[in-house]
Amino acid sequence: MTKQFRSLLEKLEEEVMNIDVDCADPDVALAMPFKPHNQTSNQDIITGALMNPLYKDLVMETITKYKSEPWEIIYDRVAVAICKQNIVNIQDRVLLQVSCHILHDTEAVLTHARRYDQFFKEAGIGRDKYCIKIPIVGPSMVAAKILNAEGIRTLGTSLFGLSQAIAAAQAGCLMVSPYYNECDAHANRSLWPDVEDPATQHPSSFRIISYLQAYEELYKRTGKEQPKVMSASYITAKEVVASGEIGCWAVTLPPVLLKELAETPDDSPPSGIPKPNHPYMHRPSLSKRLAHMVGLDPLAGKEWEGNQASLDVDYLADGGAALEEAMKKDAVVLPRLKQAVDLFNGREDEGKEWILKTLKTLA
Ligand SMILES: O=C(CO)[C@@H](O)[C@H](O)[C@H](O)[C@H](O)COP(=O)(O)O
Repeated sequence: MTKQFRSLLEKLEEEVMNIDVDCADPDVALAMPFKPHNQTSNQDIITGALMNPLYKDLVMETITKYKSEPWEIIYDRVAVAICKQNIVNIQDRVLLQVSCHILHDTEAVLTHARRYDQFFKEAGIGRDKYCIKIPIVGPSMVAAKILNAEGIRTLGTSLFGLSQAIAAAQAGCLMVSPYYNECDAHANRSLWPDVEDPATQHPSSFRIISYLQAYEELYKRTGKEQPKVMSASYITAKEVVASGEIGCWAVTLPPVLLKELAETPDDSPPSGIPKPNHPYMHRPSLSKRLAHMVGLDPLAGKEWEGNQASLDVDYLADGGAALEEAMKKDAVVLPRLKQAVDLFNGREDEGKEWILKTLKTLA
């Protein structure tokens, strides 16, 4: 009997971690050999969809319907409509990100997230089917805490350091997204750690292990659910595999990597061990290969004295002041966050210009 083809993508989904799709195109989700759990997005993805001829009818219908509204309402309405057409292709949630222009204004983040909540409701998408992405800074996490308490679930994103990870837990985020690679590394490969064995050599593996350990410890201490780690921003398939090895709950992948992993045969025999059904309960201890990485941080810089961010600091007190301080002290968090914010704001601004130009043609 010939062996049935099993791809590496299927192996990862069946035995290692949840696979999510970092793209709003329904054809990408539909082409996968199983339904992805979540569909993530950001202003790069939404502006790309807005301008994509594939969505012309949907976009023009939405713009025409809301043409007397401000551009940002139209942008969000289009984003929700794009998510809506993909909701049947995924198992869990669609995600939209708040504007990165307003992250340091708690009230503005609340207003934007609640607007998404209203638009999702009007589109017939319940709170259990979407999640609001909020890049992690002090004031934005103060907003996330209020939103999570209201039942509007959030994902803390643009996560580059342990203090941000702990703050997202204190805000009650449902998920977090560490960026395995900094955003600029996609275009500028001199910034990319092109290592042989990403699980033990890529500097982000060390940091993600520290987030997972912190969440495991918080779960033990409090018994409360902690954010699930859905890692993002991959360049190669072996980085994805490494993220499974270090213990990520999920990864969100762009079309190119989904395709590559779906075309890669998995020759290993099925392990027979199903993937964990809870991110922090009964977590197996780290393998010998990884155990030495705990407490190390190749990104910390020469000045670092080996002290990691503390679980006992209230990072959200005083409008998120302690988080802002901790982020400043970290060698990489602020520059990497700036890359992400600049990327997302640049793409949001392009979306704005495109909507304003299109509105003129309707006048
Ligand atoms: O944060 C999440 C998911 O939560 C992602 O959508 C994330 O925004 C993207 O993976 C990163 O921005 C990287 O995007 P790209 O540079 O790979 O296009």
